[in-house]
Amino acid sequence: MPHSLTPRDQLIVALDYPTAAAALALVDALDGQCLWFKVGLELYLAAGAPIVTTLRQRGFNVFLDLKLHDIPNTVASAVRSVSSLGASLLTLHAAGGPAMLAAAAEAASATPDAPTLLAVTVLTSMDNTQLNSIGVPGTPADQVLRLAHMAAAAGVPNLVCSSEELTALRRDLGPSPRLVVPGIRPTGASTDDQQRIATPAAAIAAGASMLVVGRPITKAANPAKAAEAILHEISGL
Ligand SMILES: O=C(O)c1cc(=O)[nH]c(=O)n1[C@@H]1O[C@H](COP(=O)(O)O)[C@@H](O)[C@H]1O
Repeated sequence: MPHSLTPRDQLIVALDYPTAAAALALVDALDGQCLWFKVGLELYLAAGAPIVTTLRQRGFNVFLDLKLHDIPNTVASAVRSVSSLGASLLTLHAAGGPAMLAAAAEAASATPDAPTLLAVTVLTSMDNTQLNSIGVPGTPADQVLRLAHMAAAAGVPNLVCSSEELTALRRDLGPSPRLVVPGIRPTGASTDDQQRIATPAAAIAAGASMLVVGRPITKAANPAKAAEAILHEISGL
């Protein structure tokens, strides 16, 4: 339920760094303010499983963002392989289709300590033109809604989406799915490569369960202050 979480439960900091040392330096700089960290492809490919176990040993929650997308057997096996690491959340691409999602969900439910699966809908870096150019007609919102219903029917109700789709997703799916939202930019922050963006407050007000924030914190002159400002912005919403 989105509104039963405290701001510190809602902010996930993306550790997009090339080494474990750089990632852990940012973790230290945040000085315990943030409880959740995302390990994505850059860091996982460089530092491997030990970065996940190190973060867990330090008491943090880990979102392992591997965006799995392969044949059902391979994805189900990958879910089993990472389950012992102690991550709480794991991504896979909804575009892998119902058979892939169902195989992953089945593997997760049969594996002790498996993470909660999140189906990535349409990447927040994609706009209408980019989506159409891969052969998908309509708007990102149309496609997010289509994938969300398909993923829920396949047993993966929790999603990664942009803020722009939250109202429609909550209308269709109700309050229970965990909706994790990247593309977060505080007012005045650089957009970078993101296309479908929102401020922290707007995303939470529209129904986000959790926010994923990378560069607005990691590239800030003072990351701890940047994180504190985001926590302040979403507190009391
Ligand atoms: O799955 C994700 O976390 C993800 C999905 C998506 O649609 N868009 C997206 O930006 N992300 C991730 O969220 C983070 C956003 O980083 P910043 O743009 O630096 O805030 C990156 O680590 C992305 O890999």
